[in-house]
Amino acid sequence: MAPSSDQSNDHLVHSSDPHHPANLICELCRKFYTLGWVTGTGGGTSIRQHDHLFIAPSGVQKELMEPTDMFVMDFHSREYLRRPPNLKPSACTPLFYAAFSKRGAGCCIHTHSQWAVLATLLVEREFGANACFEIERIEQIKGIPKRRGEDGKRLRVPIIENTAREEDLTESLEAAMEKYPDTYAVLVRRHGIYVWGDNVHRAKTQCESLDYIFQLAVEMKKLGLPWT
Ligand SMILES: CSC[C@@H](O)[C@@H](O)C(=O)COP(=O)(O)O
Ligand SMILES: [Zn+2]
Repeated sequence: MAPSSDQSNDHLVHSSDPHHPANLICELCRKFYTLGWVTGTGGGTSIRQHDHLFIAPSGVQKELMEPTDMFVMDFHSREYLRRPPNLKPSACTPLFYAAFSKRGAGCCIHTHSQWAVLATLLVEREFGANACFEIERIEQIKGIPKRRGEDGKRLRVPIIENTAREEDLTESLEAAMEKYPDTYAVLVRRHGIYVWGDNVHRAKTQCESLDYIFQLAVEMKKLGLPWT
């Protein structure tokens, strides 16, 4: 039997370059852990470099990962070029793939931030299950690319309902991407958020801006201040 090439492609994740995706995912997740975004194995990050998608393992402590833990998938065939033994790829993989394939993203971040979760609960209570998160006239909105034809004063983030299995979110995430073609993020009720960007820098700063806004929105609600 031919040797399994998917396990031996270690060169795909070995690099002394701190900007190599396998190194970056580990470093980012360590940072995100301190923000409460990827604690208890939840959340994660995936990066596309050319035709290679770098994907973390499932169910592991995301802040303790090493570059050699990374899966590498071919973008076109969706086959794994590298598959670390005894690990499964993140359950978020089809959702990350949607950001890469439908939005041309270079990086997608999934967080379980409590601010994002609280925002989904407040929207449901105040505006109903079909409403988006909407807020306006906050400076940090400028940290998120504005919608075509809009002045950028109002931010709108769609919300999808959670499912028992992460993979089953894919259909509704893709539907939200279709319905809101300018959005860079989709909230998941009682769960967290998916945020993507053209590259790692943009995905990270957009995720930070959104998290800042969700925290602010929760505090505003507590003070009785309107979002719009
Ligand atoms: C705390 S378990 C969280 C998982 O069910 C899922 O929501 C998640 O975000 C991470 O999935 P994973 O497969 O570990 O990458
Ligand atoms: Zn999750």
